[in-house]
Amino acid sequence: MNTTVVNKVKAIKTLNSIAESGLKVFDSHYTIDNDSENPDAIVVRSFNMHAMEFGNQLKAIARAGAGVNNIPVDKCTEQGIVVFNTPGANANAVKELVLTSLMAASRNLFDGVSWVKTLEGEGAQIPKRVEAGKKQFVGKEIKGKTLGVIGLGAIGALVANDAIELDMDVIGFDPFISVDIAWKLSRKVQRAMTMEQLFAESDYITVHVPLTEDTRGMFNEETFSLMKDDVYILNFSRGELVNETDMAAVLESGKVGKYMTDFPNENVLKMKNVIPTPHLGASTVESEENCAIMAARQVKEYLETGNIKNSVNFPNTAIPYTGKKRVTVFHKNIPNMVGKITSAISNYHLNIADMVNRSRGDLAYTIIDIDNIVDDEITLNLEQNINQIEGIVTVRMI
Ligand SMILES: NC(=O)c1ccc[n+]([C@@H]2O[C@H](COP(=O)([O-])OP(=O)(O)OC[C@H]3O[C@@H](n4cnc5c(N)ncnc54)[C@H](O)[C@@H]3O)[C@@H](O)[C@H]2O)c1
Ligand SMILES: O=C(O)CC[C@@H](O)C(=O)O
Repeated sequence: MNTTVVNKVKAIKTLNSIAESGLKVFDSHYTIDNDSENPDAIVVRSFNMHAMEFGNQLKAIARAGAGVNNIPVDKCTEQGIVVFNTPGANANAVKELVLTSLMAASRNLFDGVSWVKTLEGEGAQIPKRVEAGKKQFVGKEIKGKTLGVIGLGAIGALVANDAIELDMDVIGFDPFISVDIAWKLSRKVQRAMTMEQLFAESDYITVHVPLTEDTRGMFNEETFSLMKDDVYILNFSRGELVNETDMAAVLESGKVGKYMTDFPNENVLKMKNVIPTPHLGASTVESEENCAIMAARQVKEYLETGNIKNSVNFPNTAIPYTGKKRVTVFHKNIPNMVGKITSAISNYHLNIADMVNRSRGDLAYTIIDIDNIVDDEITLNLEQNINQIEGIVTVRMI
């Protein structure tokens, strides 16, 4: 059971380096306390939170980024902790790195640069050695080649559209594409009806899906066998999308020509023709600021008003905050919960000014604004009464 302490300074804990401009969103009503054992909210990037226990004051976790596989979302849902992410805030940064890698790999840029550096000390011989040696690094142009994009979300759609501008043929696969993205996608992007079709037609494949139990290991011996010989694969999503043993084998045989991954580990670094980057996709000044500001604003809004925007585990729910007493309740999505909550309120002869109820799966969230001045004693009693209703997960009085 969560008990609300009204008007205390709220503690925000960060688990990774978060851009200063984001932390500045938290004004004097907040303290950034990275040693806090029981913060009101956590802001995180890639820190693995699966082994963490959460204090009873924790109300929100904000992922300054897209992927939430480092957060135990189901456990948070059971405990009424809202998990936010920042959709699209780092998409441009990732898109630029994907296209940079695509072109650099096609032109053997990484190997060429490394080789030139070995010539240091050869003095006047260097230009001659360069001209003689460059034939090792002859590349291929991307113009007219087919790029397969798996996952047409914030990143995949940007990559697909810009690859069209680079004169590539683009084929996309996303059975869950959103209407918003479908409107933004170039008409020249062809739709693959199956992933098998995309595998069969692509010279380059880039993957932009979240890591879930459905997508884990989607690149494996069986799917590699459906691809063209010498296909280049770009993985700026998550390492676990790829079966590493199978990838090592197809790189060795030459079935896959190159593998660009943002997720190096010991196995990856042993692979032939791998181009590993140090999880750099979102590492630009602009992207880090976008993500941090968006994450911080969403947390602040939730802590101060109970309104939810961009949560991955609770429904988006918002009504304008008037500053009067607000009751927010997470509860089971079963009949008559709203009736029981509103009758607990009417027992105190309080009038309801506005309310909203949204559900997602087994849980629902209700915000109720009360049209009266409510003193601290009634606030605490009402909170306790609502908490005692069967099926309540958490209650906050704001
Ligand atoms: N390298 C980095 O630094 C970096 C940065 C940002 C995001 N990422 C990774 O990239 C992923 C995608 O980010 P985004 O912002 O584009 O997310 P997004 O949610 O906007 O897009 C994901 C898309 O994948 C689609 N999808 C889901 N399952 C699918 C499947 N089985 N087959 C085809 N499509 C499927 C969804 O419908 C959605 O359109 C993130 O989940 C994260 O893991 C990495
Ligand atoms: O925080 C980062 O640098 C990486 C973020 C990225 O993996 C994401 O999923 O948004």
